[in-house]
Amino acid sequence: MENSESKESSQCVRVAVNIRPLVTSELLVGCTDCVTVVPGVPQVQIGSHAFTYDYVFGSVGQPSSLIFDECVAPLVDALFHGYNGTVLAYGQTGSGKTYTMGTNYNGEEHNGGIIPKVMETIFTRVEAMKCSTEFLIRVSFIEIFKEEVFDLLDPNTPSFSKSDGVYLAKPTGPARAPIQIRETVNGGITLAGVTEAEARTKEEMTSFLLRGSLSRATGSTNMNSQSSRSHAIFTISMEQKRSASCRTGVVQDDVGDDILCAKLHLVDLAGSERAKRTGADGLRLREGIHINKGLLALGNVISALGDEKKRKEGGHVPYRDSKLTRLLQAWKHFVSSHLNTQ
Ligand SMILES: Nc1ncnc2c1ncn2[C@@H]1O[C@H](COP(=O)(O)OP(=O)(O)OP(=O)(O)O)[C@@H](O)[C@H]1O
Repeated sequence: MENSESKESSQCVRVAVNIRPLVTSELLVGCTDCVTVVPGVPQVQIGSHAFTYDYVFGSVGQPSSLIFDECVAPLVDALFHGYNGTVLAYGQTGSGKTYTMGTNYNGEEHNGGIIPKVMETIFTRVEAMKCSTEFLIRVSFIEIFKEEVFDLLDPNTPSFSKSDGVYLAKPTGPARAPIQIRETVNGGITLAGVTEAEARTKEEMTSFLLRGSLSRATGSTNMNSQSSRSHAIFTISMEQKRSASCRTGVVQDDVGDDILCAKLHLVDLAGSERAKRTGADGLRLREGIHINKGLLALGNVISALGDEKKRKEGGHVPYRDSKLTRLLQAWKHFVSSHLNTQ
């Protein structure tokens, strides 16, 4: 983000670590905390190794409830000013990525995850600006499962219905058709035929999150009974235009008379895993191999982008090594935030 002169907001990538409390199954087998937060600095210690981040939440760091305010609210604000942004949740399987992002939203319980808060914030602001600005807000929700991209909002996928307060199991219809990643003439990346659903209200957007969450591939491993087996990407696209009927006299400089477009990508990556610890075999093991491969490719791309010397020399960035990194290629100019959970 380069819209501010302050050093902090001019940083393109910021990294936060969120330490979740031990869950019941871990307490029952006698697990204890292994991460220590160093007081007064955003640093954690694991054994003799110290790791420094931009923020540390959870444990005795800042309360986890502040993640949205500190890390994501500035990106939502930037979206209204026409800046693209990305939040990536990365971490070992079972570390709390889905919980933190709110990708497992079930439409019922109160959910303090990042995505529900983003939706709330966007529509509160849209409501306040509606007399001066016209908005077109759309969402897409995809997953990358075993190196194939699937549309979680595909209208041809049977939707889940609720029976006696319980959501029915995932539909077992015909196999889903994967979406193709295409390169445009000017070198951009598009997803051919992906659903971009218009959301006029928070409730409409919530229904898309719910629909996609329920369609996402999950499975049970020794480390997480509800482990996400795919990388999920929820994208909010916003177009703004000054309303012709604006009578308030409030001028929003960023919008002018043109259409201002920006996107916010909210990514819940599948967790990295060790087959020995997850106890995975057969199908689960093959899923785990794909997950680790995609995450390795992501790490290699981030390292290549972070290497200033290589970047200046126009060095090779291995975007083509996985579907995840090919999509990242399309966002490379606007990766603004990177959330890491432990
Ligand atoms: N901050 C938290 N407070 C309390 N419980 C949490 C927190 N974060 C995660 N959990 C619990 O930890 C378990 C694992 O969380 P979650 O499924 O979000 O992990 P994950 O990193 O997405 O795993 P995977 O990569 O396998 O999908 C869940 O039971 C979840 O409810």
